[in-house]
Amino acid sequence: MDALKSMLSPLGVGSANAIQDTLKLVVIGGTVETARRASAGAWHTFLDSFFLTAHFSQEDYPYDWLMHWLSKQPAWGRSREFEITTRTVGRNGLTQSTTGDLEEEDEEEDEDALVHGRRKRKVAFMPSIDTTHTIYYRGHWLRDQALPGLRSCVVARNNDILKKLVLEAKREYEKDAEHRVHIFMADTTYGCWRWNGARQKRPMSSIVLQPGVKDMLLADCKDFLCSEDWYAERGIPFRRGYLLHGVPGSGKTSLIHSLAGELGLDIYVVSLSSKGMSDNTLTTLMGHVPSRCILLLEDLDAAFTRSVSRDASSTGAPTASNTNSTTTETNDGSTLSLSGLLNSLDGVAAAEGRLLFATTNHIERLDPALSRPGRMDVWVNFTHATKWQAEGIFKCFFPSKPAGVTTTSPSEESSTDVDTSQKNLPLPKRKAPSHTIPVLDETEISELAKRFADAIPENELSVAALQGYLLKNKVRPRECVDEVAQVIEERETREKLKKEKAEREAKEKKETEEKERKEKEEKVAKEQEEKEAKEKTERKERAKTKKAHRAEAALKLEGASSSTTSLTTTEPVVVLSPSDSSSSESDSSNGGIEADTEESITSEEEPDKAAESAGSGDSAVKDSNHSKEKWVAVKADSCE
Ligand SMILES: Nc1ncnc2c1ncn2[C@@H]1O[C@H](COP(=O)(O)OP(=O)(O)OP(=O)(O)O)[C@@H](O)[C@H]1O
Repeated sequence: MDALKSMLSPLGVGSANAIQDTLKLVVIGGTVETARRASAGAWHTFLDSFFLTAHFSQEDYPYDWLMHWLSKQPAWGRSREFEITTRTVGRNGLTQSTTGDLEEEDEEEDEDALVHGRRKRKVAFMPSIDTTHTIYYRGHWLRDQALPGLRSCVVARNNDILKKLVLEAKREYEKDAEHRVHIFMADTTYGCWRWNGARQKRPMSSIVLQPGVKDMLLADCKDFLCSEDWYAERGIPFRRGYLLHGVPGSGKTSLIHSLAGELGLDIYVVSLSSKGMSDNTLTTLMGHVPSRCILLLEDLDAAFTRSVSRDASSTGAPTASNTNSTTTETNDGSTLSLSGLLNSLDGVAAAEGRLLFATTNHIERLDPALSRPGRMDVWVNFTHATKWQAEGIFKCFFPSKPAGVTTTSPSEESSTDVDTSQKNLPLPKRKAPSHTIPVLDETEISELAKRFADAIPENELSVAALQGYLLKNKVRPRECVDEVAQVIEERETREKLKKEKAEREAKEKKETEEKERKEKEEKVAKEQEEKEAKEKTERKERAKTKKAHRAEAALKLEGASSSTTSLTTTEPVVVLSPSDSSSSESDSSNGGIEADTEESITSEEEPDKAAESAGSGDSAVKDSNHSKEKWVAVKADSCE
């Protein structure tokens, strides 16, 4: 200190004291901060020796279970920091109702009540992300923090309590999910699966197919799911594919939904024609499918079509561009190739244990490689409604009671016997609808169903169309049957008229086209004729002109010869022989002859020059000059 004082003495006593005080403060502050950090570290080490910390990733199932479990804990309801939402908790955040639900005291729970035609929404108080909640669980204090993900700390010596917590959360989650099918959609941007919601299970009895089809499919799926060892022993990849093909609205998608519910599996849906889908993305997605699930490829025939219309010609069928591994990028950035799809289905990276379901309306357009056994093991054809299906769907629609029981509505009925045709339907959780559906007895319903089926033409209407008709008449089963024949007749008449109109229009179009074609042909023929006539006239004109020129030339020649003869001899003038004439005539068409004649014959002294001016290629002129030479020679002879 003395040394410090002596060092600071030149600055003066006041300044030296101030610096001294500052330095003291720095030293004290540093010591306090170090002590604080050391004690905090020691405290954390102490706590860590008692606390267990578990991390739950948002991408994994335990996160869902824990979030679902936490959402039911009163502590979450007592949270002092909220997010107010109408959503509920699930894989992507919030999906279930919470203890903090905002409801009026006397308001009955009625999720599906409608207000002005819209579903009433429940407002939920959800603890916001990042807040920490302390929950007392089985004699232990739990501290949960919802991050992106979840972190749970519990005061415990070993992790038994955490195991119990996770198992309990799982049980509760599965109990809640019992009546629901979870749907996951492929996210092509990040190459991962996104939870898309949970749908109410659809009872198998609500799907009406030809006898035996549903049972066969259900038995096959069940058999597959419990034969993992069998597949492993034989070295067969543990995968099974089902191809559901046929007309639209025949129940393909509904059957898959129903099977998922029956087997307790989630559905993973891939839309192959979605934006950004590529071979790599699809392979990644297929690799991340859980082992027990239904993988659904909808509208397989549209896999390589980017158009909205499913009737577009481009399909999964082999084409020059998609059979090979080279891919073409389309406008929406999709670069999926057929070989990429095939690889993702059963390549080395493909997941095992999944049930692959593919649907298509155009099986004929599929590449044989896509639908071969091993990829698609079971094929089911879906046709238009048969009479049997019409009868079945009618029975599904209208509840019945055993003969002799006099209930009038489903609510009353539920207190008595359960209708056998509806025994698989989910128990009515909701309030009875405001409109009353008359409950007829079994015999009457069977009779009505039979009449209904009789009126329906076999294999002409889709089941969806029948369902649409029944929906319109859901409270009038008797009238619905009475009117069906008339409706069908009207429909047929409408269709007939439509067909006739289409035919008429097609015929008219054809006739117009034919007429136009004829007119065009006639016009072309006329033009041709006119052209030919014109050419003929021109030819004639030309011939005439040439003839005139030749005549003129002959005259001149004659004149010249007569004058020469008069000067020399009385010998007859050499006249162009018929052969000369004919040759010159035949040459007349040669052209270029007109120019020579005059000059060539005007001067005896310049026969060569005349021949030159007539053009070297003209033999006729040469002949004529030759005859002139002869003539000049004759003349000379005679002069001699
Ligand atoms: N066989 C069936 N049994 C019961 N309901 C059916 C049947 N077929 C169709 N439906 C009803 O028709 C509607 C359409 O059915 P769904 O979507 O399953 O048909 P789809 O064959 O998958 O049609 P698309 O090929 O156009 O996708 C659904 O509401 C469903 O209830």
